[in-house]
Amino acid sequence: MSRIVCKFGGSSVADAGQFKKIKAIVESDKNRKVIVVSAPGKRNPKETKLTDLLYSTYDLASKGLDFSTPWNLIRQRYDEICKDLGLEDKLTEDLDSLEDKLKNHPESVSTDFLVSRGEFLCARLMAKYLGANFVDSYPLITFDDKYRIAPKTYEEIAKALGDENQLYVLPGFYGSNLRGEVKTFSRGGSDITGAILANGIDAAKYENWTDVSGMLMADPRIVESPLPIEYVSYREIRELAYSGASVLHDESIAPCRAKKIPINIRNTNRPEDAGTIIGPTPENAKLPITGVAGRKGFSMIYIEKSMMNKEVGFGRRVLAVLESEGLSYELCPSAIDSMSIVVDSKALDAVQDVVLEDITQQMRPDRIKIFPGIALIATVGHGMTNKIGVAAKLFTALAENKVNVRIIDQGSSQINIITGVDEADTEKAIKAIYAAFVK
Ligand SMILES: Nc1ncnc2c1ncn2[C@@H]1O[C@H](COP(=O)(O)OP(=O)(O)O)[C@@H](O)[C@H]1O
Ligand SMILES: N[C@@H](CC(=O)OP(=O)(O)O)C(=O)O
Repeated sequence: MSRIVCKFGGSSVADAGQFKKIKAIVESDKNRKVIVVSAPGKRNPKETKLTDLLYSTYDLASKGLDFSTPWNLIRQRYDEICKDLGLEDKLTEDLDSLEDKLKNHPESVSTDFLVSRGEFLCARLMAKYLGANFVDSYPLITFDDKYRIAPKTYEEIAKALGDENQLYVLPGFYGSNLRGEVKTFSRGGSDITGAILANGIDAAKYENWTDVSGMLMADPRIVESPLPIEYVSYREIRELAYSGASVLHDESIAPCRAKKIPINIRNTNRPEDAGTIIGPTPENAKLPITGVAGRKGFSMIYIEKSMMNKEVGFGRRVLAVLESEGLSYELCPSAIDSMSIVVDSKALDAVQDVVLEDITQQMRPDRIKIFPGIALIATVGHGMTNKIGVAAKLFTALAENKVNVRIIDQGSSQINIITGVDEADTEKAIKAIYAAFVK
């Protein structure tokens, strides 16, 4: 129960200098025994993440096009890391064989397999550099056909990482499906790998090392110098992470929460900073809001029908249409004669015509329309519970900044107010809400 799982994100493994910082961090606490790494990220804002280069390579190779531009950048990046650290590795052999397959048998390489090599190679180098055991995540983390983690995953992890005295390095971001193929998580998924490993070994703590000193009250790319968050609950962080606070993947909360494992977000470039602790619901919250985040890429299906509220099963039947097309929904605010369903725009695009036709035929609405280009802004905090005037303050701030509110949703838990706004107003809305609550 004393072991710590440390996940180092793309920014923390971007070059040899970052590898050295990781070594110092790992060696400074003997409990840091399980290390998860992402693929090298950007060294500067203009650079492309290695994972994105791998996606571009796949895209070109699968169409039989020349993929040398992104591929050579990938090779260069690994070569530089090896050279700068003086590491001997069979990296060139592996990359040559992959290149050969992409050129001559591209159909034998899946997207997920190719993209997973970013993490795989990085973890192998890191293991060598730290003098640790490399353990592949492929046989440990298994997804079922519904993209859920198969229960045997946790037993496999406990077995494979059973020796408490050993130092292990594993690649993040992927595992395998029931057919034995490599399967990746969604983007940013190395955070989830770390959380699953923490659960599997009953870790004392899950440290998530990145390039900011913890969670901030708003995205620092939108609000200038937002205040840091010292403590945030599992529930709050899940809402914030889901809504765009990209520092931690929202699916990485549940595995830690299930065993009450605290998550600590830390800065690889400033290891002396305490960062943010994520844990159970606090007794008292200092500020009414803990944070604000926003996410673009949603569409609203708006349905209007007179006397809708008297039609038993209306909502269920509409949602059944979405279910039959495999479309999940985010929010479903409704009134007596109308309902709106907010869905992911990309997921809707693929099935939009069928969904519109089926709802029209089955429900005979007076009006049905899709409004694309919606952003959801989440204002989150236990401090809002039972506090009078929070909503008034929030909507006044939006009105004063001329942000048109398209959707309002406050969950019964009262820890989250979601507003739907036009995508173009996302940054304005976040700045306005932050300024209203943090003086
Ligand atoms: N509320 C927030 N607090 C801190 N960082 C945030 C927040 N919202 C967005 N970010 C962004 O998340 C980035 C860290 O996440 P990410 O780029 O995935 O890091 P890593 O490469 O370490 O996985 C930060 O550099 C910051 O720009
Ligand atoms: N490399 C993957 C997985 C990941 O978690 O990366 P990062 O830790 O850099 O967010 C991605 O870019 O999605």
